[in-house]
Amino acid sequence: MKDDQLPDYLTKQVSRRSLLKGIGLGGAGVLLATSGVGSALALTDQFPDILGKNNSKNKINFYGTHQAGITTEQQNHLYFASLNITTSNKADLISLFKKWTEAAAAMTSGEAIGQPAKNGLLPPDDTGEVAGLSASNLTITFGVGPTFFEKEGKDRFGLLHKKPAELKDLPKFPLDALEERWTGGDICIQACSDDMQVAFHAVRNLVRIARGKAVLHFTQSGFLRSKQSSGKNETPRNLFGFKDGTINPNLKDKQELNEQVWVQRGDGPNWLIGGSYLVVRRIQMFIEVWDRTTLKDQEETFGRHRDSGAPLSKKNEFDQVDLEEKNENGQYVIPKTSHVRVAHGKGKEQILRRAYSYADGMDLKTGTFDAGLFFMSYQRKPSKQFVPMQQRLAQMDKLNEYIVHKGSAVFACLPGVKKGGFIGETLF
Ligand SMILES: C=CC1=C(C)c2cc3[nH]c(cc4nc(cc5[nH]c(cc1n2)c(C)c5CCC(=O)O)C(CCC(=O)O)=C4C)c(C)c3C=C
Ligand SMILES: [Fe+2]
Repeated sequence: MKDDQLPDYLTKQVSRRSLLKGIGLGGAGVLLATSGVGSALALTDQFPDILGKNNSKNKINFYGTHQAGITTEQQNHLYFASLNITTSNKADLISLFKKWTEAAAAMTSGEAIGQPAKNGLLPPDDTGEVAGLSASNLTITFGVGPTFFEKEGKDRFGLLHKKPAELKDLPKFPLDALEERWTGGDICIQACSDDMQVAFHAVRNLVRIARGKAVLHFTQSGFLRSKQSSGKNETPRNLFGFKDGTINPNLKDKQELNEQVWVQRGDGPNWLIGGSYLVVRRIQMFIEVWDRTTLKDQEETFGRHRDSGAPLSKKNEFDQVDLEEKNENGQYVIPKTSHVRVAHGKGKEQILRRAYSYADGMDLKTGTFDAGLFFMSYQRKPSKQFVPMQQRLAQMDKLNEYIVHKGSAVFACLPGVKKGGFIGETLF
């Protein structure tokens, strides 16, 4: 098919790529003819997004000291994949990580992967469903799980001596009901974007590139309120209707992030400096039960007011939580078993929460929604941050009446990459 026979949205995409790379002027010709504009410069003024003039709009740089997608302001959508490696060859893995780097850098810049599709006898390099869409703040974050290094007692790629002590399965917590199909994985890919099609496209294409080297173990899509519908960029609400994410490290405070999120020199092997540990928990929420619960019980479960998000007895979301305050009966205003009190503990641990809601049809066993929270948190040392917190929550959180943990995984998210380098190069 020639460019001028292609549907409009595809011609524009071909034109964008052609103009940028200075080849295949046929597509650009179509635009020139239809727009009546005499030069490519004038064209970029008229179609800035399509032709790539707005270089930084909706684009988050893939390259940097740290991977994007960790301290990046949360996008509307998540598409997450846990993969298992099928090759036993280290060189295959290195080649895969190099190809992934190139593809991820292209996709996060809003570009198609590989070469424009010209040969009708070959499948195109890019699957094509985001042609004409912006990068939509896409971030792609890669991590490796404990089984990346060792499986069934075997040092898979001669890298076992580099496995960090912190990279291990989480202990079994009381009330855990983990299912193998939502648990573990050798590699993770977290794609976040303000457009679900863009997030899915990213993972789909990375998995396609991995053919023969890695396969999907599980995937999870997730969502938050969209910025279009909330406008004010308020804290998103979870499926229980509560603002979720109020107390979190300040994403602009470098020192706090170094203390809580980024792996530092001396924490473990040097290859992970500037990376972070991701803890994933797939938590089903019994929304039908919750919806039959009184507002008072709901608020006492979290220790916060539902509508304002304020701590109980306070007015505003960001008012100071007073854990010592008692009511006229001498009981704590923020109940002893409330989620925020138990999560806070003595205030020793902090984590960077980056969770998304999920809604995956129905639970066939119970006929209820399979919906909940795909909990993700980033931290410098899971054993000193997530683990003690979850140990407390699993023992006494009132929220446990309404949730169950069905999946769990831990990944070491790799340090950032410089242009010309590739993800995981410090490890290999
Ligand atoms: C182990 C860590 C945590 C898990 C697992 C977890 C699950 C979970 N949380 C909510 C909803 C809310 N959590 C809130 C606060 C909060 N949660 C954690 C940790 C875990 N939550 C922390 C550290 C905090 C902050 C505590 C503090 O110091 O105040 C809140 C209140 C608002 C907020 O701060 O975000 C809500 C709401 C659900 C629904 C859930 C599992 C499904
Ligand atoms: Fe929580």
